[in-house]
Amino acid sequence: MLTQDELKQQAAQAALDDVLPQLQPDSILGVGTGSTVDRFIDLLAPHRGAFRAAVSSSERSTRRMQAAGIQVLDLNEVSSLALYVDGADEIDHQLNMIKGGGGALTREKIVASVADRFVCIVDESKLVERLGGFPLPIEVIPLAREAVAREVRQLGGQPRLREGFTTDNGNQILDVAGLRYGDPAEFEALLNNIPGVVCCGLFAISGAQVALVAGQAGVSRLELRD
Ligand SMILES: O=C(CO)[C@H](O)[C@H](O)COP(=O)(O)O
Repeated sequence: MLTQDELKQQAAQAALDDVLPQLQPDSILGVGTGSTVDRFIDLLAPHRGAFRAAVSSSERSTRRMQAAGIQVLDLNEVSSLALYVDGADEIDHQLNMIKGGGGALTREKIVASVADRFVCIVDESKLVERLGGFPLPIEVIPLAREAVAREVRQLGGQPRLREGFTTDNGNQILDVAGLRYGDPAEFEALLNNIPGVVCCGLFAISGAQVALVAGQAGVSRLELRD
């Protein structure tokens, strides 16, 4: 029986196998955040000569990539990204996701939105029939925290401040339990419209195109067809 850590390693290896043949010497790769992505960065590092640079979604991933000798560019220096690789806290079969367990959701969503293709890497515990078991992270401007919490309660959620945590953007996170999403893309847009919300961890409007799901029987590939 493989452990969750071993499954994360397998998902990371599958991402490398998927991405490497697509990289050119001038390619720039978007890189997410989290323990699964840490493994992907470690596997990617020996191949740093096969692509030009990466764009990072967090200070954490930037530090790890730079320590591994991968050049990291600011997103403002880049006009397009062919690929973005990141993990998720939950993913459904339509490749809608909940992200932000590591608190990097805003930069993740921005970098993902620039990329042509989002490759999501998860162990099988993250694959769900319906999103909502994992509390939804919402990044908020600190002075709007209580105002956003009131709005979220109106939507049926139970918000909880992530104590002692500040995002890379200097904001706070509300982790919201109890939400029912119905149409995830509609719900994402609804949350985005609450003043003071910087970003919510629902990735439906900017969901993944491919998911590599590592399980006891191997890695399965879920892909959206156009
Ligand atoms: O959204 C994220 C960080 O903001 C991560 O992708 C998510 O939390 C999954 O992390 P891990 O690979 O450590 O399970």
